[in-house]
Order: sequence, then C-alpha cells, then structure tokens
Amino acid sequence: MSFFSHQIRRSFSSSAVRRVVIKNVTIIGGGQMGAGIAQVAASTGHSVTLVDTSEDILKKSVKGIEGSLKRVVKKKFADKPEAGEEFIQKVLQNVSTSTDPAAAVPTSDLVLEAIVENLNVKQDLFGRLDKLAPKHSIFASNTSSLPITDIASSTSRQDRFGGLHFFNPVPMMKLVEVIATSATSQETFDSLLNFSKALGKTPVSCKDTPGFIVNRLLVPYMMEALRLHERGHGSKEDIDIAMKLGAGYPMGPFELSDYVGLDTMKFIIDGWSEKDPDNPIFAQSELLNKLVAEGKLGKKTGEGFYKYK
Ligand SMILES: CCCCCCCCCCCCC[C@H](O)CC(=O)SCCNC(=O)CCNC(=O)[C@H](O)C(C)(C)COP(=O)(O)OP(=O)(O)OC[C@H]1O[C@@H](n2cnc3c(N)ncnc32)[C@H](O)[C@@H]1OP(=O)(O)O
Ligand SMILES: NC(=O)c1ccc[n+]([C@@H]2O[C@H](COP(=O)([O-])OP(=O)(O)OC[C@H]3O[C@@H](n4cnc5c(N)ncnc54)[C@H](O)[C@@H]3O)[C@@H](O)[C@H]2O)c1
Repeated sequence: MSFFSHQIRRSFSSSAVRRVVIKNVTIIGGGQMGAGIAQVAASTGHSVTLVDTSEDILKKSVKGIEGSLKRVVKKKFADKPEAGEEFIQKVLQNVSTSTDPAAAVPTSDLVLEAIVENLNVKQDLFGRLDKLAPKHSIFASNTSSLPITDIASSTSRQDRFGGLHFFNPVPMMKLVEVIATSATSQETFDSLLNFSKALGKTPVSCKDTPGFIVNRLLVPYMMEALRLHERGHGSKEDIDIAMKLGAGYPMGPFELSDYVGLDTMKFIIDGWSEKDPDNPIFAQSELLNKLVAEGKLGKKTGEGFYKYK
C-alpha cells in the first residue's frame, strides 16, 4: 500500500488520561505560524510561552504580534481606540518568551510545535520535551505534511499526541484541522477540538493521512500551476490573475507560495516525492529549487516568485 493510499485504523486507546482544559500553552517556533497561533491563543485568554532559538527572533515575533494586533483592533475597536490599546497590552501580557523549552514546558497543558518542516528535527524536539513535560500535558504539531504518527513516535505519550494544523495568516484564517492518529485518545482529541473552538476557530476532524484535507487538495493544484508555468503555458502573473478572478481565490498560486514561504514549500514537496517517487506531481521543480538555493524564500526574505522591496 503506498503512502498516498494508506488506510488509517481509527481506534481510541484506552488511556486513563482525563480531558484536559487547556490554559497554559507552550508554542515552540516563533515564525509566521507560531507567532500567529500565540497571538490568537493570548487574545482568547490563554497564558502563552513562545519559544525560539534566539532572543532576536523572539523580539521580532513579539513585534509581529503587536503589528497584527493593531490591524485587528483597528477593526474591532474602530470607535474606541483607547479600549483597543488596552486590549493590545492585555494580550501582550499573556505572552512570555523563552529560548529554553525545558524551562517552559513543566507548567504546560499543551506543547504545540511550529518549527521547521523536518521530521528529524521535530522528533528530536518532542523526544527531549517528553521527559520534561507533566504527564497530563498534550503534545501537538502544526506540520503541513508530515505524518503525526511519525512525529509522535519519538515520545512515550502517543495517546496524548495529535495534530493541530492552522492556516496562514492565523489571525484571519478560521480553520483548524484536528488530527488524530490511531493512538490518540478520545480525551486528547476532544481537548484539542475544544481548544480550537476556544480560539474562535472552526475545527474539522482529520485522519493522519498525507496532507490531511486541505493540503491533500491544495498541493496538487499548486504543483500543477508551477508545471503549467514551467512549460511556458502561462506567466506567473496571468496564472495568479486567472485563479483570483476565475476561481475566486483570494491569492493566486504564486502569490500564495511567496506568502507561505518557498523553503516550507520545498520541504513539503521533497518529503512527498521521497515517499512517492513515481508520482509526477511531486517531481522536482528546477524553478523552485533555484529560488530556494538563492535564498529567495518569498515575502519573508523580500523576494520569491515576486519582489517585495
Ligand atoms: C506555484 C508554486 C507551487 C509550489 C508547490 C508547493 C506545494 C505546497 C503547498 C502547500 C502549502 C501549505 C501551507 C500550509 O500547510 C497550509 C496553509 O496555510 S495554506 C495558506 C492558506 N491561506 C490562504 O489561502 C490565504 C489566502 N489569502 C487571503 O485570505 C487574503 O489574501 C489575506 C491574507 C487575508 C489578506 O487579505 P487581502 O484582502 O488580500 O489584504 P489586506 O491586507 O487588505 O487584508 C484584508 C484584511 O485582513 C487583515 N489582515 C490581513 N493579514 C492580517 C494579519 N496577519 N493579522 C491581522 N489582520 C490581518 C487586514 O488588516 C485587512 O483588514 P481590513 O482592512 O479589511 O479591516
Ligand atoms: N507557512 C505556512 O503557511 C504554514 C501553514 C501551516 C503550517 N505550517 C507549518 O508550520 C511550521 C512552521 O512554519 P512557519 O512558516 O512558521 O516557519 P518559519 O520559518 O516562519 O518559522 C519557524 C521558526 O521555528 C524556529 N525553530 C526552528 N527550529 C527550532 C527549534 N528546534 N526550537 C525552537 N525553534 C525552532 C525558527 O527559528 C523559526 O523562527 C512548519 O511545520 C510548517 O510546515 C506552515
């Protein structure tokens, strides 16, 4: 059975662990996704510790959260700018930062990872944290494309491990995919579902299958757009305009790629191509490889398919 056609046995383990009401959240990775999730969790009254590898990165994350909150309050508190400023300060008070995950996790109800899309790095992180986090603490990954089962295998809490897949930009996108593996307990799944609702999001339940729901459909579409362009059958600009005006998408595939980050795109495609080498959809793209090799990773570096400076 291939990676892309495998069936999932959905059986909840007989874990004695109770449903966890998630209040204290540790988010590992303060990039686009981690910072966005931290913002939404803090805005909904959760106590958040945001962890990354350096103080400089964390300063940038908090600045990004503040900037995004300003956009939110401009709308939400249009007639009451002072209440808006008060709200921002209150939310920021709910966020603390750390470069040491070991110091953050002992009080966590949920440890949510949003670091680089690399299985070994994620496994290494969770394997270390497993020994430090309290027994009741739930672990979750925001991976776009890796099997949750594989990430969870580095821990001894597979019944308390699931996927929480958020969408970019997190403050604006209403969906969260909640992923249960065959070992995830019903209590854990319910806790993650309730947490997503507490964030004001709409959760959908997913199996631990490649790409879950959204990316299983989105990745082939995005890759077809890239192939169409590489064959010389359409400019990036025309393809983007066509999908916005013809299909009603808010962004065309090239704009969206730059928004997501071309490094993340390449991690996803390389991983899937390794698992399903004969599938032409996931074959290497010279253009994508070239841009990533040149450090043109999209909006976050000022250039990707398009220039932003
Ligand atoms: C072609 C190459 C192919 C390579 C192949 C690779 C295959 C792999 C692909 C898989 C990738 C998976 C990634 C991941 O796992 C899953 C995802 O997250 S997919 C991404 C999902 N997101 C989208 O699809 C976003 C689509 N875009 C939009 O919805 C909108 O464009 C936008 C981002 C909301 C922005 O809206 P716009 O109208 O365009 O622009 P504005 O700036 O005017 O914003 C409108 C409104 O929103 C507020 N706002 C925007 N961003 C934020 C923010 N970060 N924080 C707070 N508020 C925000 C803004 O203030 C505006 O408010 P208003 O002025 O209207 O009051
Ligand atoms: N970008 C998207 O649109 C998107 C959407 C949904 C899910 N995701 C997934 O979310 C995850 C993060 O993506 P992103 O776009 O936020 O990436 P990003 O590059 O913006 O941020 C990743 C952050 O993780 C930090 N980091 C890396 N290794 C670390 C470690 N061991 N400990 C602590 N911090 C570490 C980096 O310093 C960086 O700040 C990936 O798994 C990605 O697939 C991305």
